[in-house]
Amino acid sequence: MNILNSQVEAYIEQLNRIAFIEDEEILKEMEDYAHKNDFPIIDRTVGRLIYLITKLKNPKLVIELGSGYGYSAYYFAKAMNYGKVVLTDYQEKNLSMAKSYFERLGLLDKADFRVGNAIEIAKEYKDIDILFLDLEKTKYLEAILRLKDNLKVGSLVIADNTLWYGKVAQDNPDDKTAKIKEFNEYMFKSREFFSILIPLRDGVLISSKIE
Ligand SMILES: C[S@@+](CC[C@H](N)C(=O)[O-])C[C@H]1O[C@@H](n2cnc3c(N)ncnc32)[C@H](O)[C@@H]1O
Repeated sequence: MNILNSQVEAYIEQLNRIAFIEDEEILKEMEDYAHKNDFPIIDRTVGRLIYLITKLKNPKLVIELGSGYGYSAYYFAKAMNYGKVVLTDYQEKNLSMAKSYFERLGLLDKADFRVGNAIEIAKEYKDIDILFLDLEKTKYLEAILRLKDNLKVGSLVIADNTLWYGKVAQDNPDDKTAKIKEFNEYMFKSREFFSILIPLRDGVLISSKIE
């Protein structure tokens, strides 16, 4: 769902489409797959935000929790100068698609593909520079509580869908919405993080680990 006024959303989308991006054809193919199969992926706008943040941050280690078939991971990998993005997903099929897209994109050397429980896999890594949350929405708070000590000071957490169709702003939230609200509130209250929630698409929360 789009939180923004649909005309404004369409205008931003128009800008996205006139912007040059080297891998346009393959990205379009990945987006078409999502539309045909009703597979939730970040869109171009959030992808471009991720690309820009990654360029500014110059991370060595990015961990994605919930990678699907690699669309969001593309923007990290493309912007990275060195190091790796670790893609995680429960579904082997998703990651084998991701691998084949990454092969076509010439990005295989910038990625590791790990099938299994994303939080357990991420636990194996120390000194994470960027942690991207796009797994089951009820798991965001658990993920941050279990992984915050694996993040470098100065690292970033980027969490998608944190406005959850705008439902976080409504009274009497359902269980999933309540879990996302808990996560958002934790990130804003915590003295370990400095957080902002950007109302792009379905909401992107970005936090810096400050201590
Ligand atoms: C929203 S999709 C990811 C889309 C991807 N980030 C993108 O924008 O291109 C969420 C994915 O996370 C996977 N997933 C959800 N919870 C998970 C978990 N706890 N461990 C591993 N994978 C998980 C699902 O199988 C699904 O493919």
